[in-house]
Amino acid sequence: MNNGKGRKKHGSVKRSHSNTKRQQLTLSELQSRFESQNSISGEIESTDSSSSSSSGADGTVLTPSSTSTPDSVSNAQITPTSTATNANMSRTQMKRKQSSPMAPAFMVSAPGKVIVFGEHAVVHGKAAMAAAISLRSYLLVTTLSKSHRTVTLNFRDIGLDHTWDIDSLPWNVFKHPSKKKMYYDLVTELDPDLVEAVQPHAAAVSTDKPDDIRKIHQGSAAQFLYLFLSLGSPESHAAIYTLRSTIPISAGLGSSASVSVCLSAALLLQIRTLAGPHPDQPPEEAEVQIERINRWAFVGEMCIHGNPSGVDNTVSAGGKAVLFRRSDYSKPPTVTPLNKFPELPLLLVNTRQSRSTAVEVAKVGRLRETHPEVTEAMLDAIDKVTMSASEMIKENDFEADDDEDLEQFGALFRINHGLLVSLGVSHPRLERIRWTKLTGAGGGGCAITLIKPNTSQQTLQDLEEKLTSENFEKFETTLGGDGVGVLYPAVLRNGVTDEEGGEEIDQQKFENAVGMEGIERLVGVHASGNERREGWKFWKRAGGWTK
Ligand SMILES: Nc1ncnc2c1ncn2[C@@H]1O[C@H](COP(=O)(O)OP(=O)(O)OP(=O)(O)O)[C@@H](O)[C@H]1O
Ligand SMILES: C[C@@](O)(CCO)CC(=O)[O-]
Repeated sequence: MNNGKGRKKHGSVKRSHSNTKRQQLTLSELQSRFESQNSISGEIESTDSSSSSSSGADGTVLTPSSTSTPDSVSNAQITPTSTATNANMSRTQMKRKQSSPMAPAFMVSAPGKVIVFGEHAVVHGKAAMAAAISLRSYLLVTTLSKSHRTVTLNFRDIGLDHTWDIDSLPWNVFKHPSKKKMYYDLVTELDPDLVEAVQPHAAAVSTDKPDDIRKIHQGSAAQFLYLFLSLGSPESHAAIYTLRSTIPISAGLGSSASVSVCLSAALLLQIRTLAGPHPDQPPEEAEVQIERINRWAFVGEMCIHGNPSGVDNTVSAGGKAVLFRRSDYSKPPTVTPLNKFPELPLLLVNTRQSRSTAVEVAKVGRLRETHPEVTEAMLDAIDKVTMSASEMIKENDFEADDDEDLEQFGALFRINHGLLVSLGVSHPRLERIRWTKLTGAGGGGCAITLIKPNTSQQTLQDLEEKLTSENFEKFETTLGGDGVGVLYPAVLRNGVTDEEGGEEIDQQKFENAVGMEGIERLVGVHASGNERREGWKFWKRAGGWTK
């Protein structure tokens, strides 16, 4: 299929911002909207290719929906983003004869994570302690009108932009009774036949790009298609999935898991299998929904990584901090929320040495094969470190600003890092920062450095200057944030009242937001500082709804 070249913008949606009714729609209404779309059999009329001056790049014509539909969403004019090369569509233009309401655009967001203790060991059944961070991915879902039969993956940060014709996808394989999975199933491994069915469609992506980039794009495409075909149906609506992220890619901060959580949540919302989040939601209901998102996010992670433990997607989906262990891959992991996770004075430093998690995980796998006993002993030692840290913070008198407590915690950092070095997943650049432990898969990526409470401002400043001069990148992030959240519809109120309406998230602005700050400013769940931006709602693990 085409790669969307020559197309300037994706479904640039410009609408009135004053319709309060639209903004007050609940998620269940969103889901009904999707359902009503599903049940409308839009009549499509073929027209001569020269018949309209408002044709899109692919020659398709999309007339605005009727204004008699329930809200202003129906007035949306969506510029076709993609150029379906479906023979029928490329030869003829499609014109909608009857209007059908389109679901409003919505957005989902999921955080990255920091593994405080236990990376790699967690892949082999040991415990890990991890916390969500304030860096996040944002996925904008724009539904196109019935006249479109395409689905577009627009991963702007990595330059991936591809459109598939929905009808050409291998639905017959995925929906075959022997293969079909339900949205609530526990899927713990990829089905090789399904992977094979997706392969030619993923292989059509970015064929003109250099090898390394093409590989990443095709991996993302395979991940998306596997989820889309598992959760969607041949009647799925044409849509554009546009992603931006503030999480550095391949740096150990769970960028891939947060993307996977976003895709899983968006697709489950579209098929009406999630109802929430809302302020009165019982924690048990939220828990079930988080788990549903998490399970499919794990499937997405398997597409990218091969052998993930599931800790990254678990933290990204549920947020806050957890102790995680997966002893048996055919069963769900044990996840213990760490409600008393301390506000550790951490510095998060990126070596800017990017690497692949899959490669680092495979390194440890090989070491375990060649030196099983020694490797197992090291993994066990990491498990003990994690459990000691967990015991420490569970104790009532642990103080994150107490010298002695931090000294002890810091010692555990040092031991854990030493063991990771022995496992062969460090990098010379990671060894240049003192009091530091690598976080995530290692091989470069990020490190966490514990700042001693009595550290002077001058020492901190000197450290920062040293880091900058050696081309390290320093992040400000808060540990223990929210998990997956939804902004429905994709309208930001920015302090204005319901009557005044809000500002629709403009697809182009979102695509073109510059850097982390630009994305945060435009759509970030925290508009400024720690203040939550209006509109974003989060599923909450047991522990209650926080404002
Ligand atoms: N902003 C993004 N846009 C699109 N795809 C992304 C983005 N961020 C991450 N990805 C996907 O995730 C992959 C990186 O995953 P990888 O596991 O190597 O790194 P990570 O998740 O950041 O690190 P770790 O697993 O150690 O926490 C990318 O190759 C891409 O497929
Ligand atoms: C290296 C690893 O332990 C953490 C990556 O963030 C891999 C995993 O748990 O899947």
